[in-house]
Amino acid sequence: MEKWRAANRLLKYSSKLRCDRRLNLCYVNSIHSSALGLTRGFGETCKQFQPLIFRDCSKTLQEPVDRSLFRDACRIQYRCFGFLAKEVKRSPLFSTLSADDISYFKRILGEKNVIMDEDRLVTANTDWMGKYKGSSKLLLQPSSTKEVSQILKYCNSRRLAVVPQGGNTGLVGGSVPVFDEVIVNVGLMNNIIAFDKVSGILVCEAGCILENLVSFLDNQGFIMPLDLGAKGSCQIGGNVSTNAGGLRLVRYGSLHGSVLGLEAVLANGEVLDMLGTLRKDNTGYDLKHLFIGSEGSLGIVTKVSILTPPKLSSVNVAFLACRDYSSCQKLLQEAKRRLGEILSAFEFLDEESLNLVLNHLEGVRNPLPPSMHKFYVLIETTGSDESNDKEKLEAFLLHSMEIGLISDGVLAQDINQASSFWHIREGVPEALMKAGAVYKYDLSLPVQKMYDLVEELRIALGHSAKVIGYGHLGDGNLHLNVSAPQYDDMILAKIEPYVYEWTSKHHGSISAEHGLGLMKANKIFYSKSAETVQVMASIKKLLDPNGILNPYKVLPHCVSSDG
Ligand SMILES: O=C(O)CC[C@@H](O)C(=O)O
Ligand SMILES: [Zn+2]
Repeated sequence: MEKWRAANRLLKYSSKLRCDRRLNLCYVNSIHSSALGLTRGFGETCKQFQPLIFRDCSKTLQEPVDRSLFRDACRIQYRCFGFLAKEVKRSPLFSTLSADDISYFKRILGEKNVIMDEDRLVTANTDWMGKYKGSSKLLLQPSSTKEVSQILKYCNSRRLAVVPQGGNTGLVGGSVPVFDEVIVNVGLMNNIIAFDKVSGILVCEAGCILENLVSFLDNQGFIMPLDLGAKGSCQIGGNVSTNAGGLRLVRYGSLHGSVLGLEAVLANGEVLDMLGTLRKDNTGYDLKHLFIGSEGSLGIVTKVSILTPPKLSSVNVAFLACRDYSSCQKLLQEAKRRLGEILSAFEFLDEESLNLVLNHLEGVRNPLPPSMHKFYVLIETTGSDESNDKEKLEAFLLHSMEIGLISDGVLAQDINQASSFWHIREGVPEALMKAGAVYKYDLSLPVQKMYDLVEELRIALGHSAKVIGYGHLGDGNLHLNVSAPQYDDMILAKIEPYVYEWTSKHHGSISAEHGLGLMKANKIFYSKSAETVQVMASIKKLLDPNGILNPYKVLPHCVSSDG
C-alpha cells in the first residue's frame, strides 16, 4: 500500500498519470490529459496498453528503492505517451502558410531565396537517411542575421512553425520538418569573419561547411577541434546546435569547451549577441551553453567563435586488431597512460562493422591479413616532435603486443595509408546505409559494460538482423546499429525499449552526440529526471513562448511548460 502511495506521489510529481491498485493499471487524470490535448482516443490507448502498464506497475511495486521507483514511474509515463507520440499530430496552434506570408518573405529575402520548387523541397524535407520526411512547402535561405531575425519575428507573430536547418546530416530527424514547418536553411551565411593567429580563435557564420573551415585553418597552420565523417556537408551552426562530438573529442573535448561565443536569434526575432572571444568570462550565467546542443529549439545560431588548436607536425595512425573486447578496454587504459598528451583518437569497430565496410564500400581493403580478429582499434597520435612521438607510439605498440592486448597491427607509413585507415572507420555509417534498413542508437555507457549490450541484443534478435558495435571508445560512446534488409516493426519491438532500458539501468545516456531530435524526444526520461525535463520545458517556454522553433523535437510531447 505504501509503495502504491509512493508510486502515485512520484507519478503525480513527474507526470499526469496515476496508479490504481484495485484496477492494477495506470490511468490519466482527464483534466490534465485534456490540457495536453490528448483526450481523444486516450481511453483506447490505455486499454490497449493495460497489460504492459500493469506489468510495469507490478515491477514498480517490487522495487524497494525510491530512485528506481522513480525511474520506473518515468518509464510508465513514456510507455503511455510514447505510444501516442508515434502518432504525433500537427499542433492546431500553428497557422498554415498564406500568399501574404510568401509575399512578405520575398520582400525581405528576394525571390531567389524563397524556395517553393518541388525538387528542392523534397531534398530539404528529407533527412540524410531517407527515414524522416516532412511536407514543408517553403524553404527560406537568409543571408544575414538581420534576415534570420526578420523571418523569426514574422513567423512568431503569425504562429508559423520553423525548422532550422544546416547541412541536414543529422541522424535523429532533428533537421527536417515533421509536418509543414517553414525550413530556414542558413547555408548562405558562410563567411569567415575573423581569425586571430595568436589566440587561434576563429569567428565565422553558422552556414560554413566544416570541411571548408578545416581547409581555411590548414592554410593558417591550425585545425578544427572537431572532426566528423559528415564534414563535407555538415555546417558549423548545426555542429554547435547539436553539440556534435566526433573523432577528436578524446583530445580536444566537447564544443561546450571550444565554443567561446555565439550569436543566436530567438523566436521573437531578438538577436542575442554572445559572440565573445574570451577564454575566461565569469560575468553572470553563461547563456551560450543553452544553444549548444539544444538542436535549434531555443534559437537559431547565426555566428560562432571557436578556439582552434595549432596544427602539429607529427600525426601517426595505427590500425590494430584485438582478440576480445576486454583487450580493447585495456588497450585504451594503456594508451591513455603511455601516450598521454599525444593521443588524439581512439576508435573501435567490431568484426561485423569491418565486414560491412569491406562488402559495401568500393576500394576499401583490410590493411591486416585476413584472420579471425573480433575487434579493430584505430589509434591516432598528434604531437610536435616527429621522432619522439613515433618512438613513443612504437614503444606502446610493442608493449601492448607483448602483453597480448594487440594480436596484429599496422602503422601507417604515409598520409595516404593513414587516410585509408580512417576511411574504414568513417565509412561504417555509409556502408550501413548501403546494406539496407538501419536502426541507430548513439549511447554513452561505462566502457566496461558497453559491448555487453551489443552481445545481448544479438541474442535477442537472433538471425532477423545484424547487430554491430563501433564508435568512440575513448569517449565511452557506442554506436549500436542494427542492420536489416528492410524496416520491420517486429525487429523494432525487440530493440526498443530494451536498448533504452538497458542504457538507463547502467546510468548511460540515450544520446551521446547525435541529439534527441524527433526520434528520441519522448525517450528523454531514460536519461533525465522529470524535474530536469520540467526545467528544460520552462526554459523553452521562456525563450519560445509560442513553441515555433523546431516543434515536436528534443522535449517530450507530454511535458507541458506550465507545470
Ligand atoms: O551512424 C552512426 O551510428 C554514427 C555516425 C557518427 O557519429 C560516427 O561516429 O561515425
Ligand atoms: Zn560518432
